[in-house]
Amino acid sequence: MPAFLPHADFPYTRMRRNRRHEWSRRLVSENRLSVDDLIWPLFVIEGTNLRQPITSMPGVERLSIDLLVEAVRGAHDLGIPAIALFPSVEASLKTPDAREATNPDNLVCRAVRAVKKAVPDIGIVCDVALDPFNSDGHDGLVADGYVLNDETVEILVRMAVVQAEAGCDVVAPSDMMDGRIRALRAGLDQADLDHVQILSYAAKYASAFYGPFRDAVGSNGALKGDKKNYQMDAANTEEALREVALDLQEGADMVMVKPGLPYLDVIRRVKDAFGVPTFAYQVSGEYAMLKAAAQNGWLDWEKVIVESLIGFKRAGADAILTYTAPEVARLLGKR
Ligand SMILES: NCc1[nH]cc(CCC(=O)O)c1CC(=O)O
Ligand SMILES: [Mg+2]
Repeated sequence: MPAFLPHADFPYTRMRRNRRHEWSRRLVSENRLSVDDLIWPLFVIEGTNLRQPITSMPGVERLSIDLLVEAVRGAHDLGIPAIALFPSVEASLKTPDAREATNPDNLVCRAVRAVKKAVPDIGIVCDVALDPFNSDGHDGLVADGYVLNDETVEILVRMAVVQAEAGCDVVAPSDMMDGRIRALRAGLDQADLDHVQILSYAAKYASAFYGPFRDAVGSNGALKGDKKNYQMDAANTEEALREVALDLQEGADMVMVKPGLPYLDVIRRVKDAFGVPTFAYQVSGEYAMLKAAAQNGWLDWEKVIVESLIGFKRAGADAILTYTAPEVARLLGKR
């Protein structure tokens, strides 16, 4: 048989037949992106009626609590199930012991209370890590240039408890300290917060794709060195599976892989190995690169965001954190 034929059955089998009409393409479509898959990350600042653009994330703004509440109301109207909150705190509140992280009246706790009151039905996810409050810009306490594990975990537990008491539904530790899931579960349960879910950033890589986020929360200037002694090496996958296995044993309700696009293989392996709710984060740098190309007229924005998100679904993600959530929800509603 001639070598150029695609396969033995040609011309009886023609793959293009199913692709000829739109109705047929819809019938054979294997994956679906829905508004139910979306979590919208938001940046919150002090003040009233204040919005600040983030230079490296065109179209994304830091919002004061009053405007945040309005934005969340809009997201809820679009059917977005949950938001994730990240505070950008004033430099004067950042200390080496990150004590503001455990203040029950800190910016993020006040934001949680305001959102919960105005939009009670939307899920609220809070990041648990010290970087917004730490003058070193690291996710944990630093001593002699090293991020301390167990001392950091103790503070993270108190941080999660104040967030949960403020009304946060899901605590999402993004710090990569060892043993923090067990400690958080125990701490929440002891505080009568056993209903609060834990979304573990289980396989979080030391990534340069977080750059624009660090601008957004103002940790870039503060950050000394890199995060390689606690976040994962981009070269590793087996290690990601061990991280996920440990976090599940310790009591995680959902696990996350982060970043998303360069790590789709990790999402697939986690989903196949454990079959648990597996979330993915389309991080700030992924947003920025698509946006920059679109602004240059090099990519079609609406098409590339939907295509990049369906890639997450194909890889096995159950939900996706994306700065594009409201836009995508609107686009999906139109189709
Ligand atoms: N605990 C910090 C945190 N939580 C979420 C992100 C990144 C999110 C993004 O880039 O969109 C980071 C940055 C980091 O680890 O330096
Ligand atoms: Mg771990």
